Amino acid sequence: MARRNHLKAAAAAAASSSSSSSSSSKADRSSYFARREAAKVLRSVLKGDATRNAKASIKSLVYSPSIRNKKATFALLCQTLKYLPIIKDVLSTADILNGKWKRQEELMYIITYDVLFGQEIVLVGAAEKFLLLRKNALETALARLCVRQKVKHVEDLLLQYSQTSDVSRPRYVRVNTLKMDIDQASEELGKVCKVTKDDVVPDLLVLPSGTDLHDHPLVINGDVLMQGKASCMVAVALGPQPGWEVLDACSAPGNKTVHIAALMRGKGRVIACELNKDRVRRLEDTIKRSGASSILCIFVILIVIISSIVELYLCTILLPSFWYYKWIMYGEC
Ligand SMILES: C[S@@+](CC[C@H](N)C(=O)[O-])C[C@H]1O[C@@H](n2cnc3c(N)ncnc32)[C@H](O)[C@@H]1O
Repeated sequence: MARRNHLKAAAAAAASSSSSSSSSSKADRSSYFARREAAKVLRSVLKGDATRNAKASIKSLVYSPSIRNKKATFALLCQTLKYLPIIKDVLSTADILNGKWKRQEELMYIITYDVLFGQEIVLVGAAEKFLLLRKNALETALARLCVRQKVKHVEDLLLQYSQTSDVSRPRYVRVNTLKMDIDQASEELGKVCKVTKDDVVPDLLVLPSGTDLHDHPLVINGDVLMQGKASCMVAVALGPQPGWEVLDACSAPGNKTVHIAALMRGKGRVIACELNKDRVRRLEDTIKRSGASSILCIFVILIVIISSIVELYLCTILLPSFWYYKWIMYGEC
């Protein structure tokens, strides 16, 4: 959900400008500085990690007086940290960093995040120019990584990295209780590995570290989902009851959306919004495989707001009429 937060925060800084060109150059400048500020904090974070002597939390580093654009810097930093193992592998596979840029590796990590997963960046700054000119090499390296790890989507790659970064970490699968009960799933998966029930999330099964279930029929059919424990805790913490109406504002790929629908035992309604057209397809696929029939999937068309006056006008009068919505009905509804 926070993937484009830094863009929004940067754009917000420029929103008061009256002309669209000065607005965009202000946003570009704001993003430029946010990237440098995030790199500075990232350096302290990584140094603290390496020496196991962290001086301060990420939040207190970002909220120190020396950081001007705190919101954008924090969002960008969190996203870069999330993708960091992938970014490091991509940069090493692409082998594009020479001595000069290696010395600024934190900035390289931040810009690589933006180039591959974040906002469109313009040619501001020598480091941005250097990486943008090598965008193809970065994308090729990322595609190779996906092939090597036998995954199709970056989210799956992320999941794999998060599960393999610590060899002692178990793997998790959430049982889709709309299609299968927990004991049944446990018995079925018990044929390929040791399975225990999680003590916090009731529909979560814990598997040994390194278990690969990507091609398992239960995963392919949507009977179980490869979903991390932290992600599963969100819906459990919400505790939705059958008959509730729940709004999932940023849904794709939809793991939490279908988890909520399952906790509501398919009764009530989950309204799932997503603004990225390609990710809407992913969301629809997750919903279809889950067998949930009570999810309303809304594709929010992104409107580029040119000035604050137009923004106000669009938000209050036009925006609702730009929503394209459709019921996703699989099975009975
Ligand atoms: C981190 S993902 C959400 C993951 C999801 N909740 C899950 O558990 O599977 C964030 C998603 O929110 C979408 N998004 C960001 N801003 C949005 C907005 N204003 N309206 C709708 N969707 C948005 C992004 O396109 C992205 O697909």
